[in-house]
Amino acid sequence: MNVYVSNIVMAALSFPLIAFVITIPYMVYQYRKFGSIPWLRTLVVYSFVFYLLCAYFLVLLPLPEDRTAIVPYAQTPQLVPFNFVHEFLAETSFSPSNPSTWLATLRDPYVYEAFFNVLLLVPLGMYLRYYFRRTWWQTLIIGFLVTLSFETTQLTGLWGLYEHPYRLFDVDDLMMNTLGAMVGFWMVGPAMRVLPDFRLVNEEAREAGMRASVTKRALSFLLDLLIAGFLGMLVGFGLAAAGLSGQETISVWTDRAVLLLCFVVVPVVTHGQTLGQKLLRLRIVRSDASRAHWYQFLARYGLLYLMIWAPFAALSGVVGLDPSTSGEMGAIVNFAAHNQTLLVWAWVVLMAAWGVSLLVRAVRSWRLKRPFVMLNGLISNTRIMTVAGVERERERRCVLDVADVAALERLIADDGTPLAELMERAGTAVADTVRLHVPDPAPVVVLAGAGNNGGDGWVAARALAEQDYPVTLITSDLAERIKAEPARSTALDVFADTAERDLPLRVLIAPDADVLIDAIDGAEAVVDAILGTGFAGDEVRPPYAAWIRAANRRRFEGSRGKGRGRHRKRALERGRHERGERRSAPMRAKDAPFTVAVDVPSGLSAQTGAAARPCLAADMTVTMLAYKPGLVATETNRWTGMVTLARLVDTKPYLAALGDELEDD
Ligand SMILES: NC(=O)C1=CN([C@@H]2O[C@H](COP(=O)(O)OP(=O)(O)OC[C@H]3O[C@@H](n4cnc5c(N)ncnc54)[C@H](OP(=O)(O)O)[C@@H]3O)[C@@H](O)[C@H]2O)[C@@H](O)CC1
Ligand SMILES: [K+]
Repeated sequence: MNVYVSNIVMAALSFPLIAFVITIPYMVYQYRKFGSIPWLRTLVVYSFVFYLLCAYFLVLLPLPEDRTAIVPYAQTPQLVPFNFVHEFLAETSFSPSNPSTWLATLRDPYVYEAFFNVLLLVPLGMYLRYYFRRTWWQTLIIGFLVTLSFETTQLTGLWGLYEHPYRLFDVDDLMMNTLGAMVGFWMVGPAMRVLPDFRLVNEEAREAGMRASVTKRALSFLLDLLIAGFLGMLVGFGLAAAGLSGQETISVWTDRAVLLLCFVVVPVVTHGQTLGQKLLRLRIVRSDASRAHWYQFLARYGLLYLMIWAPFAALSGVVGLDPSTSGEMGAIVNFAAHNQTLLVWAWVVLMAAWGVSLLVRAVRSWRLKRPFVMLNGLISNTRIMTVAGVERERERRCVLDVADVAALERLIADDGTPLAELMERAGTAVADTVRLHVPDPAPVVVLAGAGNNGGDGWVAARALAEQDYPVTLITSDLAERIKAEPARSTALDVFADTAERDLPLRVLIAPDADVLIDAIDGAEAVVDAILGTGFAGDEVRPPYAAWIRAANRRRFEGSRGKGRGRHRKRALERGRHERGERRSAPMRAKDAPFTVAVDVPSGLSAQTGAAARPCLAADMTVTMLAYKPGLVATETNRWTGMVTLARLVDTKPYLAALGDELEDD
């Protein structure tokens, strides 16, 4: 028993070292893959590393005294399955019919060793299922391979480090360990219903990763300093080889050249990325996310260099250091040494001003939830953004009027990609968004209007049903009575497909209020494909108004079955959120379904951003081809939620053509 404890203590003692070594690579990997690092993931990953460390120490320690030691019992592998049961029965007085022998059994080495062998891989099975999302048979194989690696390490005396096996290779261990992995797999199953789903955690991390957080920027800077330091060292060796190592001025200037290379030349070549930033997918851009010029990189990092070194150099002058000892900033130090009182004051004032500006910028970034801006960034008019963030910012700047989107659509169709194909891609993009947020098949309601926006809804419904999501599509009319094309042919196609392939998709035509509310109540996701860019007016006509009200009610007040309290009744009476009369956005109910709007939330004017009565409130809007003016106004995000763009095609060439066309007009 003591051996187990001391091995775990050993693991605990060596863990900080391992954690220290893996932290930077871990952070780089996470930032590259997800863009941000949720604490939950760090907790899981580091606890997993700690567990592996414990497991290996338990299996491999203690080591024999010396390389040639022969441990007698370990020399012949034990290959008889269930040998421990026979041995146990032979050696103890255990009798199933005699309860007084049961307690002693628990203290029997055969029993508790078997128990510990099972226990050893229980956490592995849990991690494999919960975090690594392995199936039972994958867990079985991995569990077996891990235990095989334990046993072979023992059999080969740490892969030849010791001349003889120092622990017994035992098939029973293989079986008990593997069983442990499976026990862990089954045990974690029920817990997974309450544990956070890592697919959603990843999705949130990706979203948060759009921002260039202070930690991410600091890490990229640290990486750059490490790279510069390494290059500086190489140059130092070169200088030494050339017999120039003793010369102070040369080394000062080569150091500066290395910094210039890393922080100015490299960004010029890569259009705004130092090597550290490239690694973490960051980019230096102008404050409007456009490409920065070479002199801005120079200003940004030149200022930083001065901001780091000048105060120290000046201070050392002020406090009367000998200018000749302070090396590279000698001139400043010299000047400072001769104008002490003046400089003390100038220094204090500057530092105070800098401190105040730092505070102001920190408070501003905290209150406005904007990234912190460094002083050198402010002066050089540059900032660091994530590559994805730059992309999104640029997309958001390319806003097309609704009429231009229609023109763009025609250009694309003339070029050989028909509207039906665009609709197919649009609907698939919406279905993908739903699947990202509701990863396991769960009931989905698609509200489909009679225009082409509804057509996108039909495609999304089929795509989800193909992935086993039980879908209820709500439509105001029979598919054949839809007037808009290609919505009509698409809907007919989906309808036929559903019957033919027996997809889990049911279509409700103009359902009454109760049926509608029941369907929405049971949904984990709602797709709003009622009205898109073709919507006009400040009032939504029936039946769509009722659909929007039902979706909003579910979103803000939970399902009908829940919370029938006084509070809820009052909220229903007021119903103000539906009429858009509330000043602040109402709270989303905890159990609200994930609501995604196709192209634009129904009731919101894509052109002006004005919300009609009622207007659907979505968690996310997937807009097609380009952002529309109504989606980028900040006041509209209470209806749109987060907006993402589904490009559908590479629009660049068409946008250029469209630009020419617009200019001609
Ligand atoms: N751009 C692209 O590349 C692509 C565009 N695609 C998709 O097409 C969508 C545009 O389709 P669209 O032009 O058919 O219009 P849409 O939004 O379905 O609305 C028309 C319906 O709204 C109704 N309606 C109007 N006002 C109303 C009111 N006040 N109250 C009630 N109803 C009202 C109107 O009824 P009506 O006036 O005819 O009685 C008609 O039935 C676009 O948003 C995108 O999702 C993708 O498929 C492919 C790529
Ligand atoms: K919509």
